[in-house]
Amino acid sequence: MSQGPVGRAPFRHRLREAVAAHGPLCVGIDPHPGLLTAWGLDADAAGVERFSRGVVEALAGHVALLKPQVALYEVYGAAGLAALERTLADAREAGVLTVADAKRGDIGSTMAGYARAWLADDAPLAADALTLSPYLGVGSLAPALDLAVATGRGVFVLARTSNPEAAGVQAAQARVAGSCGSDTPGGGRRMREVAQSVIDALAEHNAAHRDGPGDGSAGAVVGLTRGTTGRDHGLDLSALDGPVLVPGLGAQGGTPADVAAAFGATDALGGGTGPVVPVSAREVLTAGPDLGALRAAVGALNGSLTG
Ligand SMILES: O=c1ccn([C@@H]2O[C@H](COP(=O)(O)O)[C@@H](O)[C@H]2O)c(=O)[nH]1
Repeated sequence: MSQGPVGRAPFRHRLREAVAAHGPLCVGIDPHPGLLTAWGLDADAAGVERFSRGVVEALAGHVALLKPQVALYEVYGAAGLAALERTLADAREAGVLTVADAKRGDIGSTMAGYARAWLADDAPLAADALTLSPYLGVGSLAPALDLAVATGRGVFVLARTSNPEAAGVQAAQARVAGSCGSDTPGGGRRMREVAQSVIDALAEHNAAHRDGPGDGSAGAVVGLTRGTTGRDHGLDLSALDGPVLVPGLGAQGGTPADVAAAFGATDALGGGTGPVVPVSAREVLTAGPDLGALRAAVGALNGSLTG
């Protein structure tokens, strides 16, 4: 595996290796109050910390990717963020990859702050990857995309989310410029779904960094459960050449069969796109608080995603 300038292989390469070792599942660390209670913990920052660090302890070496949901730590203010900081540090030390699900997106100058907060080597909250919202334009995310390239990290940009309300914006047809605002065939203005225009902009970014330290650093979020006509996401992902995060498994109704129907084999979308990493949080976390039981549930779910 090639090393980037910071002595770290590109995030997509590290994710591929982790998926090959443990299976494609990403476990969401979502410390909802009901789950904390079910685990015999108080719904406070201390409970969130015990829950989250327990998940890391149970699953490090058994899962490819962990995805803490930042909102559920922010609920408890500074103490919640301190719990998240320690959870990310545990994961780093245990060698399990993380994606901070913060869904950040702002004008470029502010975006630089968000990028440093989550993707800089010396950031207290540094994760291996970060989720981003492109509502201010994919181009506004450049500080995070650039820092991910520079530090061997990754981003997952919301393209087609799993919630039913998403279609109004994401499925709208728009004449959208490419990430460079050009009228060229690569980034040209043509009618396409907003979600597809996000994918196309990420593909452009990945093409510019192919085989370099930022190889495949721009990933997409393509949810599993949106729509009423089956699970087909309807997007052309073949040129993305980056990883795909697929939330919606379990509590939102998605099944391993839906993953297979929508994405085929989880690393076979053509053009190098992948790996495809389905996410389950609430459902799989109900297997705790027994850490062995949680590990077994994750193993079984990984088995049904690959079997
Ligand atoms: O389109 C999206 C983007 C992100 N999410 C997040 O994933 C988890 C899913 O949790 P479950 O308990 O498995 O439903 C959660 O943190 C969401 O904010 C998503 O669901 N859909």
